[in-house]
Amino acid sequence: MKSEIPILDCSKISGSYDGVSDSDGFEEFAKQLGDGMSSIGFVYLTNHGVHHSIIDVVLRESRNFFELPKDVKMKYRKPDAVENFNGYTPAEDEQLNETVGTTNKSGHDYKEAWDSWGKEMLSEANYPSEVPGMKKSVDDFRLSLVTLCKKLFLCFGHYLKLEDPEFFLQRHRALDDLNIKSHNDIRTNYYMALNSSEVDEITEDAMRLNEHNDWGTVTFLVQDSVGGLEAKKTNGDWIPVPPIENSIVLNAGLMLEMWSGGHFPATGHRVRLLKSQAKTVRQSIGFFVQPDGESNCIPLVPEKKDWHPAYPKVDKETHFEYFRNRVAGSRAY
Ligand SMILES: O=C(O)CCC(=O)C(=O)O
Ligand SMILES: [Fe+2]
Repeated sequence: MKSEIPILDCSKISGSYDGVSDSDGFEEFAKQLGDGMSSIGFVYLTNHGVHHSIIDVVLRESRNFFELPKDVKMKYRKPDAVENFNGYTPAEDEQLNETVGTTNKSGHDYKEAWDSWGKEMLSEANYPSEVPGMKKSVDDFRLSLVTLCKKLFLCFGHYLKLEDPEFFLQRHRALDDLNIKSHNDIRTNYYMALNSSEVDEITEDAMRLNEHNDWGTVTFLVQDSVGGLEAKKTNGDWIPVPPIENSIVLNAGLMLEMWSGGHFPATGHRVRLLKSQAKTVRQSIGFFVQPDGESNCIPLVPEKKDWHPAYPKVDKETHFEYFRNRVAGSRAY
């Protein structure tokens, strides 16, 4: 399906990490990436270096978890989502409808999730013993994105003409060392299939996941072939973000919007629940790249004219405190 979201070929920056900023490919790619992030806040990445088998396996392993009996999954329910983000979120625990409330009748999202979070994701003990391959699949997925993520961060620094083009690298040291405190999160989403009588009741505005912004710096998102993801343009129109084979979606989070003074918007997005798709399970996986702990929430460049930040500017609050308040606000209980 054709999409108005730019498709970027990462092979242009596939050279070695050191010195990549000198190559022609880098300059061209940085411009395309920056323009894409400025206009919609979403781009597709192709030739991203994550082998399709890594994606297949992480989707399969997380599905193995979600298909376990409910009482088994509930053993892994997040104990306290504000202090510990690792583990299972049943559908009834979350409502990401912070911006506009197109709530389902039930008031929560039609999905379950598993989060592998911060340094917790390093320990086998924090994964379900019933799915022995899950930790490795999550590790492989994360590790295969780290180098690309760092190159993209260098591109952002160049595009925004930062005094220190490595600013983003320095605020994301946890990419290389998860022992550095951060909220980096790999979230696997499982949108359950509905039965026939539930499908009959679906209304036009039903959502699998309500409208929200992501909270970190960037999100790498892999979706299966079902579809339903949409992004909100600045004029308020919704555009589809259909699955494109072998691509990964990149979108800006609130922290990138803040640091870029509104030039890279944390575009609102949602997943629609269409009658035609509702009987099919949908899966997606996000790598939510978050700043290291004590980063401040202050723009680095002159703010974009008419910018209305979704993220309150707070020079005293660090991203950590902000994140904790946000998580607390998204809980359904
Ligand atoms: O499932 C999707 O395609 C989107 C998921 C998402 O936006 C999220 O988990 O924040
Ligand atoms: Fe999201």
